[in-house]
Amino acid sequence: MIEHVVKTSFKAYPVYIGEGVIGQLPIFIKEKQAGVTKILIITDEIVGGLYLAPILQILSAFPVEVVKVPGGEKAKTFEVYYDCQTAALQYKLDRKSLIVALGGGAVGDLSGFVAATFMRGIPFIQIPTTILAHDSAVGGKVAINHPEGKNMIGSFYQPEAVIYDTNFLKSLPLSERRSGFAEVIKHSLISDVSFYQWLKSNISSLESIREDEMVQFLAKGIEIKSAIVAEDEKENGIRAYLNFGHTLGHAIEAEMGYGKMTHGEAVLIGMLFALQLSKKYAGLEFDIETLTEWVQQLGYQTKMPEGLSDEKLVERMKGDKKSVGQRIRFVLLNEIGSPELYELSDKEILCELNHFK
Ligand SMILES: NC(=O)c1ccc[n+]([C@@H]2O[C@H](COP(=O)([O-])OP(=O)(O)OC[C@H]3O[C@@H](n4cnc5c(N)ncnc54)[C@H](O)[C@@H]3O)[C@@H](O)[C@H]2O)c1
Ligand SMILES: O=C(O)C(=O)C[C@@H](O)[C@H](O)[C@H](O)COP(=O)(O)O
Ligand SMILES: [Zn+2]
Repeated sequence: MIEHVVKTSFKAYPVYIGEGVIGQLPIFIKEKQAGVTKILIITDEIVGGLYLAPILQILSAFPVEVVKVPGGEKAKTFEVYYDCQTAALQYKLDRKSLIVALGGGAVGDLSGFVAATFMRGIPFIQIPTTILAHDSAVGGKVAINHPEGKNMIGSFYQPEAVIYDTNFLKSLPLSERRSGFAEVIKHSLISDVSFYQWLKSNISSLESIREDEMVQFLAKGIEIKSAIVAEDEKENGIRAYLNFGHTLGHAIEAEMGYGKMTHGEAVLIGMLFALQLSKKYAGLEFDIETLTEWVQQLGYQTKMPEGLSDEKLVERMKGDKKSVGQRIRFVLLNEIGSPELYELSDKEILCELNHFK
């Protein structure tokens, strides 16, 4: 088992990673949440169907209630958020109660936001079940979507612990492995060229990742992310680098309709676009072609999805959280591992989108 500690100015919490670490859950609750009055597990239909029974077994010493929400982006809506709050009230949760998020990033983002706002904030624990959630479960960004934009209604709210049992990843469909691995690639590109090269040399298929390799890259991604979060929890500066690929990625997700393309696949396209911009505006010297061939071999789509209007994408990007006064800011790379924020005009972006086809 790997134990990593995430430190922010007000809080430090453990991330346990490895096969079988779910056993830490009751131990952690007994030790750190003594006197817990109720545990509310929020999970989705698929993950609940697969893993709820063993978790209930593990938690049999505690009073537990469960809310099942729809899978994927359908969970990150006002309606589902409202239903979770209603359930929390009807189950009589109080400030000594605990929310447990069992699922991928969608369940984690929703549950964290429910926890952050129920009675102005009660503790929560993340039990991630996707590769992507090495990113989403760590760092405390919790949110739901608005039709106008991704994660627009949310908070920064750190969990008490992240318990990342890699046994849960074995049932992940290939498309979800692909989605999650895009954020691993992101972590390498923004911070560590040798990690990027290691990934490229060792991961040639997402179907057959060795357990030791999986643990290695998940832990490395978490280490990279938590170092950034430790320095800038609320995104006043360098945390924006974790948004590499997301300016266009989020615009694609919103424009297509949430859930039509997975988050990671949209971010992957966004990263390829940001790399193209980096060559033109940030002096990056990098062989995008070799990266493109590698990710195509892993099954990623590398072109813009058909039928999206460049003008509408630019409008979406103006509303991105990194924008200031409707001026769009991209995370670009001066070198691999060296990100910086750049403001670009609508005209410059439209021109590059045109070349990106
Ligand atoms: N908070 C953050 O810092 C952060 C970071 C990255 C992404 N996100 C958000 O995370 C969300 C995406 O999360 P995600 O990709 O982890 O997935 P998800 O929660 O959207 O789940 C995707 C699908 O996989 C299924 N699934 C989950 N775990 C499974 C398992 N072990 N076996 C079989 N099926 C399983 C789910 O039921 C769902 O159908 C997006 O909304 C994105 O915006 C947040
Ligand atoms: O943790 C962060 O900071 C990130 O930007 C991680 C991203 O991978 C993640 O998708 C995040 O939810 C995007 O944040 P947002 O502020 O653009 O909604
Ligand atoms: Zn992301």
